[in-house]
Amino acid sequence: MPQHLSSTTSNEYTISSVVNNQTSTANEMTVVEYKRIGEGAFGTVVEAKLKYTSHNNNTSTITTTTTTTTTDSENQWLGPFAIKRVPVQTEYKSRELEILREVNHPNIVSLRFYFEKESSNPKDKTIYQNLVMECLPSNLQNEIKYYKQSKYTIPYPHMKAYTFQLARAMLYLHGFGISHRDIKPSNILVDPATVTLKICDFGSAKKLEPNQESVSYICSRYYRAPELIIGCTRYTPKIDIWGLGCVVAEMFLGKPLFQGQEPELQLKEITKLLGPPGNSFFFNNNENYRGNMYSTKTFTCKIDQRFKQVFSNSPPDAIDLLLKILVYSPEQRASPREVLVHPFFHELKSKDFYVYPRGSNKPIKLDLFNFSPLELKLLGPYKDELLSSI
Ligand SMILES: Nc1ncnc2c1ncn2[C@@H]1O[C@H](COP(=O)(O)OP(=O)(O)OP(=O)(O)O)[C@@H](O)[C@H]1O
Repeated sequence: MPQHLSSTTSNEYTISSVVNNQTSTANEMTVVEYKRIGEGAFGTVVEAKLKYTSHNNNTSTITTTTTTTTTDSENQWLGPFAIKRVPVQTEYKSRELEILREVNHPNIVSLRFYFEKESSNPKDKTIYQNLVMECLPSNLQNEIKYYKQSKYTIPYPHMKAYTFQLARAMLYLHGFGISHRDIKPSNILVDPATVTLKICDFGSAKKLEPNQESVSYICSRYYRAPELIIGCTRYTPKIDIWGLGCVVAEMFLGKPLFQGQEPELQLKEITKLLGPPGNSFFFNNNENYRGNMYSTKTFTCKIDQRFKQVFSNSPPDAIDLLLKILVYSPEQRASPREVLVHPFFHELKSKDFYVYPRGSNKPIKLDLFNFSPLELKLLGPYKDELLSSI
C-alpha cells in the first residue's frame, strides 16, 4: 500500500529517473510529499515539492500557475505540485499519462514530471506510476459546498467564467477525439483567487475512434449521459457535454441534479426533468436495451416549463443553455462551440466584465478569449460570433 501521510508528517525520497514532460529529459530528483489532497478509486494524490539533486546540472525553466512560484535551478525546490500515484498494472487500462503528455491547454491540468516508484512498503512489490502535476487549491465540489454552507451559490459571474473555461477545455479535447469520460465537480480543479478552472483526472479518458466500441460502464453515476445508462457502446465525446450540463445545474442548485439511488434508477431521475425518452433514443443508442424505459410522463407541463420549475432561482439565459445541453439525443445535444457562443456568456465579452475573487474586494479581469490558432480552427464558423464585440 502507498504510504499514508498525516497532516504533520512528510515523506522524502530520491528518484534516479524523473522525466521532465516539457523536455523529455530524465534526472535524479528529491521529492518531499507533505500533504494528502485526494484519495480516489484508483490512486492517491499528495501535495509535494521536488528539486534536482545536487550533482544534476539542470537549468530548464518551470513555473507553476498557483500561489508559490519557484525558479528552476539547482538546489531550489520546485512546486507546489500534486502527485497522483496509481499502480502501473491493473486490469483497468489507464491512458492518463499518454493523454496528459499530448495535451496542452490553459483549462487542462498540466503534467510537469513523471516517474515510476515501487511502494515504500517492502512487502508490496507493486510499481506505482507518479504523475507530477501543477497543483490547484480547490475543486468545484468544494466550491459548491462552501457557498451552500452559507446558503449561497457560486456568484453568477464566476459560474459563467467557470462554465466557459470548461467548455473551452472540451472544445480542445474533443478536437483530438478525446473524451474525458468522468466529468464531475471533484474532477474540475479551480483557483478561487483567480477564477481559473482546469479539468483533472484523465484516468478514464480515451480517444474515441468512430465505429470503435468502448465500454459503457464509465463515468460517475449522477453525471452519466443517458446513452451510457442504457448501455450504448458507440458513444461520442458528447457524453462529456452531458456532464458539463449536470455540473452547471449543480452550481445553480447547490446539489447534484440527478441523484439516482441505484444505477438502474439514474434514468428515472432524468425523466423527472426531461420526460420519457422517445423510442428512437433506445433504437439509436442500444436496440438491445431491455431495462425499464420509464415511458410514463410524470409531469403535465412542457419541458421548458419543467426546467423553469426545477431551476426556479436561475436566470432565463442559464435555463436556455441547460435546455440545449440536457437533451437525450447526443446528436442534438449542444457541441462545445455551440455552448461557447451561447448568450449566457455574452457578459464575459464586455470590457467592463470583472470578477471579485472570493473574500476579496479587488476586482480582477479574466483572460478568457486568448484562443490559440488550433482553438480558432476548431471554432470554425463560430469564431466570428465568439470574437465579435470584445
Ligand atoms: N493537480 C491537482 N491539484 C490539486 N488537486 C488535485 C489535482 N489532481 C487531483 N487533485 C485532487 O485529488 C482528487 C483525486 O484525484 P483524481 O480524481 O485524479 O484521482 P482518482 O483516483 O481518479 O479519483 P476518483 O476516483 O475520485 O475520480 C481530485 O478530486 C482533486 O480534488
